[in-house]
Amino acid sequence: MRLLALQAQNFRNLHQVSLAPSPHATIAVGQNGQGKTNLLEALYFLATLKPLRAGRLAELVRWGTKAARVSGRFLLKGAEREISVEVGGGVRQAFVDGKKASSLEEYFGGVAVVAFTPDDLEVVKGGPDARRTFLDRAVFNRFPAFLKESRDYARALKNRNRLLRDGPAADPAYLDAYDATLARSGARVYVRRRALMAELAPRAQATFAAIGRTVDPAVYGYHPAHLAQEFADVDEARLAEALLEELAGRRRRDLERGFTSVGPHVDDVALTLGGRSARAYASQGQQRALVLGWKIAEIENLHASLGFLPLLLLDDVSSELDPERNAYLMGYLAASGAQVFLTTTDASLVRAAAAADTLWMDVHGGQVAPRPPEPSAGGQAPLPGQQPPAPVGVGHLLGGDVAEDGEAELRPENPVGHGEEERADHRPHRGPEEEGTGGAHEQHHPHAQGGFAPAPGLAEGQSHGDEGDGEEESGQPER
Ligand SMILES: Nc1ncnc2c1ncn2[C@@H]1O[C@H](COP(=O)(O)OP(=O)(O)OP(=O)(O)O)[C@@H](O)[C@H]1O
Repeated sequence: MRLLALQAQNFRNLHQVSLAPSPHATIAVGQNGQGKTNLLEALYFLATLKPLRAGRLAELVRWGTKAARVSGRFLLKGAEREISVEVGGGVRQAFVDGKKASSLEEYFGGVAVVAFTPDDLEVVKGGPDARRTFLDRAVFNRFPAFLKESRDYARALKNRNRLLRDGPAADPAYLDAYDATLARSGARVYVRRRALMAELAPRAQATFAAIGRTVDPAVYGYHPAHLAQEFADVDEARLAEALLEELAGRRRRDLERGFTSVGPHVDDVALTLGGRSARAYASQGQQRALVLGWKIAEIENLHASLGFLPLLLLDDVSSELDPERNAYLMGYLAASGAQVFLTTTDASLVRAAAAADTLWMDVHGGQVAPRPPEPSAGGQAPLPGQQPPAPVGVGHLLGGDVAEDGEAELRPENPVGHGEEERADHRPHRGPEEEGTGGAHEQHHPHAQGGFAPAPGLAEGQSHGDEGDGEEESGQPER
């Protein structure tokens, strides 16, 4: 998968942006508040139909205008296709090759993206809510059906809580029925999270060992809250029974309080260092290393399961990491061959991820313009256990084709071939049957399995209430 071209119109403060990204690193440099994150958000929104930050779709539309539009031309399994999304009047509409998309499968068709933001770096010391969201984004990326499954759970939870608020007047027969639905859907959420953690935790722990600067091993764990340890490994049906029993046992208390006190919506990700709570005892640097380990593990895990690297979006993460860990991350990106978008206020922090084919851009006041490349990083010491960063070259000046309307079409001067094809030589090839032909990733994409009414077109917004405007119900994971 590779993004060949990106266009955004009236998206937040971006009036008109048109660029041809590098097959590898594309770097946006600018002062605070200029529109760098908006650029990444446009791309994230295009690739997921979910806002990266916004609570409401209307926030995405440039002030004083009626609609925002983002479109991208992708190379997917050897074929080019263009997807676009428009937001206006609180409604979003999705298009494939200029026509309204008839389904999510058709729209996504193999696009995968992983975003990494400074908010992620705060997740260890944040509350369980933030960690659940963080975990569930990774679960969605890995198991697309989770989008629908988690919404089923959120709906069941909302229904039960509504009934609980009736207190003693609540009909026990209805509560029995809601408990059964909640237990079933809760067990599904739990097993999805557990499966993701089983894949991801060993990778994250190994990465942390290389960057943690401590002999204490990190452990990334997940266990259903309020259930005995013995339920950690039982099958889904048994887990549903255990949840049902727990719900019954807590019913009186839940009725008094008016909310459900057990289930995946109260679970947490347990992060420990040397057996102690990372939240309570790890240094800030160690906490960030735990998150970095997770993110790299997530990318690697998707690579292994999809057969190709997802598109990576890193929003000014470098300024939040210490120099050595930043060097590790930049070295990883350069060596991975991934197509990555980076934003930064300080170009020197990310130059180790750059190469001759890097597209450098200046972002100022919502305008995006070509920027001379940074000189080669050189001499950045890798951490012990770190793979050496890929060789970095001196970038070339951009070719900035100024279109008739005065907007620059940005592209790297010497794009180097097609990232996917090149990378195929350097990594284990999974074979066409694993990479999928016309559907493997469609089945994989989080949005590919429900939640949207496809007709007319792929419109969504006010009419879909809880999920159309980017606001999520409590307990409902979001990407
Ligand atoms: N809907 C909108 N219409 C117009 N401008 C908007 C809209 N939403 C946000 N902005 C503006 O976008 C700017 C913020 O852009 P962005 O978040 O991309 O900054 P940034 O360059 O990433 O900065 P930082 O480095 O501080 O994160 C602010 O000036 C804000 O007022």
